[in-house]
Amino acid sequence: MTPASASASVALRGVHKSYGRTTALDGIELDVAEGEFFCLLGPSGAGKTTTLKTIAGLEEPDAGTVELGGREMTGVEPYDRGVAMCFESYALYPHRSAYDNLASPLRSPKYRLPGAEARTRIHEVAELLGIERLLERPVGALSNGQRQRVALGRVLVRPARAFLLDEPLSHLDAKLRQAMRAELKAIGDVRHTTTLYVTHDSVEALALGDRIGVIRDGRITQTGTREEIWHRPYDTFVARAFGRPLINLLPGTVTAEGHFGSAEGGFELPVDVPAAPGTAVQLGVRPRDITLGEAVGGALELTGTVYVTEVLGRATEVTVRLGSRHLSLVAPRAAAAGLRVDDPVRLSVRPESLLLFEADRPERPGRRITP
Ligand SMILES: Nc1ncnc2c1ncn2[C@@H]1O[C@H](COP(=O)(O)OP(=O)(O)OP(=O)(O)O)[C@@H](O)[C@H]1O
Repeated sequence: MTPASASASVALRGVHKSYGRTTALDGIELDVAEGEFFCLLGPSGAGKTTTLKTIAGLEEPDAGTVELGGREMTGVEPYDRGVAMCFESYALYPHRSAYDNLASPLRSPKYRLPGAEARTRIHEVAELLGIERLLERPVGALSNGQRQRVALGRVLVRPARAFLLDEPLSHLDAKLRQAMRAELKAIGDVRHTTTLYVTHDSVEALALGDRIGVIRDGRITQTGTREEIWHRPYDTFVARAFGRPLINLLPGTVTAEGHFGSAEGGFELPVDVPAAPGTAVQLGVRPRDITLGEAVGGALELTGTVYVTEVLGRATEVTVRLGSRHLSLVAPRAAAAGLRVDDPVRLSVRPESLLLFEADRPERPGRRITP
């Protein structure tokens, strides 16, 4: 497809938005570079949709500013902002055909295209989304997943300076979702249009985002590449947001030697914790960073007993009991094949894959304290 409109950077500065007593956005700071594919990840109610609506001009911030292409958007009507937004609730015309729904944005005075060009564009987008066969059907007669693709097509068909996509794949089955993910990524790469993509699915965010922003309670906790977010999570909330099985987080205290000690787990690890002895901390280690067997070549060793095993396709998740704590690891199926409940096991972990965090507080997840 041809890039029909110059792509624009998107910036939010200190954006606040409340609905009555609910704070939806609590000082959002965001910079999305021109042409970037940026994923905004967060749980339900975190403020993702409100962020997109504010950029589109469908919501007015109570404070703060939105910039598109370096220009402040206060007072600029949604129609004049040049962004295309796809809602989770589709906003389609149910009695009209899928083709008509795709064509309608190209009939508006601003985006009107000559007939032949419009037809080519619609067919290109329909092919990309795998809905060519459905073009003559009324949208009301399509499945949720098919409707969702039409809605996405309606956004992609028209030239835009930025695409704002709100969970555009949420109604598709797993296989189609995966295929569409690859297509979407290709669209971004080909067209180089700035894309802000909202999801609560961390796998999707890792697969798609050039960069990812993690949002919680109306604030962006961390922005970074997938490597930064994975290896250097800002806090335990970000650490928990990525990776299945979940990261292990073991509470403990800093020992007199400055190491990590877990009274409940009945072990100490000779890693230097940058906090005073006696401080409550948490040790984070991802299940795939722990291996079964004795530690060699500078790795650290833990011993425990098998609590439960669960086959995950080609791998097995093994939950190991350490004192009164549990630790989960993912091992190749063959390595875990002979394990029975209560078998003693040795675990090995490389010191560089350990993360240390402050203890969680009721209102604030513990921040990372390792560099
Ligand atoms: N029009 C509105 N009136 C009142 N409260 C609203 C309105 N829109 C959003 N909110 C509230 O603002 C907060 C943020 O909502 P938002 O829809 O942005 O979250 P989200 O991260 O997109 O969630 P989800 O993933 O469930 O769509 C929520 O507490 C929500 O209930």
